[in-house]
Amino acid sequence: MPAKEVRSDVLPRIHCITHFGSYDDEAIAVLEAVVRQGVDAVQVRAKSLSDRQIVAFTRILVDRLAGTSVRIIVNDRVDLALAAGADGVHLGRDDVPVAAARRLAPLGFLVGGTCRNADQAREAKAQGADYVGVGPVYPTTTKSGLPNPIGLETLRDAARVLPAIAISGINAERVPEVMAAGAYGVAVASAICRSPQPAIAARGLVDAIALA
Ligand SMILES: Cc1ncc(COP(=O)(O)OP(=O)(O)O)c(N)n1
Ligand SMILES: Cc1ncsc1CCOP(=O)(O)O
Ligand SMILES: [Mg+2]
Repeated sequence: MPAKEVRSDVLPRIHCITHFGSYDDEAIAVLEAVVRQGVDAVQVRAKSLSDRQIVAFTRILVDRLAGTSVRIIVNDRVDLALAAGADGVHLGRDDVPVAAARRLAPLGFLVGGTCRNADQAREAKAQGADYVGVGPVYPTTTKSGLPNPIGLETLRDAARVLPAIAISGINAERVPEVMAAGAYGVAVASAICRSPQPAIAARGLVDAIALA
């Protein structure tokens, strides 16, 4: 695996969260296509895969997207992210704390944390998070067991603390209102990965962010 040649120092705004039936060549091709449209982060979230499979899939992605400025972020597990040569980790409320991941991470490695409100964002900031994933902003069918949507005012409060990536139910039509509420960017699973035309969907999100 070659070292990644281009590593942007700009915090990514459009996180494509993987959401595929299988993590194979076709999934890699979809992610390459969406990155060509300007998606600047891919988060590997693959709950059905073993640790070994997550590392293998992520390594392929890192390799195939070397030479682009996209950041590859692994969901949940800083150890797997580091093992795969990823650029960052996104940590949930029950994962290793942000501060612990920060202690393991090399300089420039992105650490994000899930937050439901501004208090949690302040805690993430104190622990050294680069960004917070704030949601659920809208209902979603991608993940079950989430609390009720937090709404745009709670997003606004959290976004005052750290760059906020709005998540849950986000699509291009909703980008203007989440950005108007102070979001720094968006995290999107189904609107890209379950679209019949993922590259076109990605382009719509990129354009919406550029206009917001
Ligand atoms: C950018 C971003 N924000 C929030 C989440 C949700 O993460 P988490 O709470 O760990 O839940 P799972 O994704 O693990 O189900 C995210 N993945 N990305
Ligand atoms: C992982 C996660 N956490 C809250 S919503 C969500 C998935 C978002 O998926 P979608 O963009 O399809 O609503
Ligand atoms: Mg997680």
